[in-house]
Parts: sequence; structure tokens; C-alpha cells
Amino acid sequence: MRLEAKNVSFRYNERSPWILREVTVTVEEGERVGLIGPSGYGKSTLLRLMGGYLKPASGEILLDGKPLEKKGISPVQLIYQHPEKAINPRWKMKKVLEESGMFREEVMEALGIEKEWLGRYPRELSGGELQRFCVARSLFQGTHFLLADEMSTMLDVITQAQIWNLMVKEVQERNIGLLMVTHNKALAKKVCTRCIDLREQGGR
Ligand SMILES: Nc1ncnc2c1ncn2[C@@H]1O[C@H](COP(=O)(O)OP(=O)(O)OP(=O)(O)O)[C@@H](O)[C@H]1O
Repeated sequence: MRLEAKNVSFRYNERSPWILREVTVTVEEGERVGLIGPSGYGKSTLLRLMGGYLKPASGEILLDGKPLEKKGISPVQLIYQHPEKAINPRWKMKKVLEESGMFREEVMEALGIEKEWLGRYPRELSGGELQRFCVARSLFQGTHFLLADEMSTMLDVITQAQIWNLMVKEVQERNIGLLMVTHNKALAKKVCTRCIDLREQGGR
């Protein structure tokens, strides 16, 4: 499988500047790609486009040569920097996980998710605790590509390592393609098989 942004241009509205111009980025299954570039260059915007959350002004987002399907849980999963924006505030965590069909003991354990947290609402968890649920949820069985947007910036070093160890193990075992935005060079070196610099790809 292959996820690609093909000649994608984007701006937030007609009066705002172009954020991306004719950007082409391809991620194959099993690859772990780091997306780097200065602040404001459009890294998060590109991830949102590739996850189907924004529409390009021109160009295409293709999964195996076809546009992303709008129905059902997407095989392309986006993990945000801010987990509180990604989770329904009215659902308890158990329901959040059940909705995605993601309930593997070993993933919960590897992520340090405590059973007792399942009975809580999102507002009753810390940002780091909530992010572990977002990671767990993103790893449901239909996932083929993961887009991680500085997902571990808010976490302490030990939790970061815990989450990335699990992530790399899962994507390797399941041949998932990973595209991650990070400002942390050491992390990119540890996790990624290659890096793309948006300055060389038509980011502004
Ligand atoms: N919803 C929005 N409406 C209008 N402009 C936006 C919106 N979101 C982002 N932008 C602008 O688009 C540009 C690219 O933002 P983006 O978040 O994609 O950059 P980034 O490379 O991920 O930055 P950082 O490394 O700081 O997270 C910025 O100038 C930002 O101000």
C-alpha cells in the first residue's frame, strides 16, 4: 500500500497566503518517515490533508492510487499534538476505545493505560494519559497508515520512550506506514527510516 500527497497546494482561505505549493510526498507501507521543517511551514497542515481532514485547493491525496473513502473508520489515522481535541468529551474512555474496536490488553499494558482510567471522562485525565488513549485508538486493526503530529511533545521522557517503543514495534509487525512530524532530531533518528524536509518540497 502507498499513501501519497500528489502536487498538493493549499491555503486556509482565499485571502490567506499559500501554505503548500505543489507538494508531493509519498509513504509506502512499512516505512517510517520523519517530516521536518521550520515552524509554520505547513507540516501539521500537510498531515491534516493526508488524513482527509482538509481538502487541497489542487492536487490529490491518494491511498493506493484512489481518493480516501469518507465512510467508516479510516485506514489512515491521525494522532494530534492536542489529544483533548480528538476525543469526544461526553464519552467515558472505555466507550472511546470500544468505538474503534481497539481493546488489546498488551497494547494497554505497553502504553501504561490503567484499568481504572477506562471509567473516567477525558477531562478527568492528564494530557499525557489522554494521549495514550489516542495512540491506542489509532492502532485499531484496520490501520494502514499513521500520521503522528508531534504527538509526544507534551510527555515526559520516560512516557515518550514507552509510547515510541510500542509504536515502532506495532508498525514493524503490521507493516504500517508512519509519517511523523517532530522537532526532535534524536527522536527522528531513532524512529525513522528516512526524513523529508518540507523546505525542499514546496512548503512556504
Ligand atoms: N486553521 C487555520 N486557519 C488559518 N491559518 C492557519 C490555520 N492553521 C494553521 N494556519 C497557518 O498555516 C501555517 C502553517 O501552519 P502549520 O501548523 O501547518 O505549520 P507547522 O509547520 O506544523 O508549524 P509548527 O512546527 O509550529 O507546528 C501557519 O502560518 C499557520 O499560522
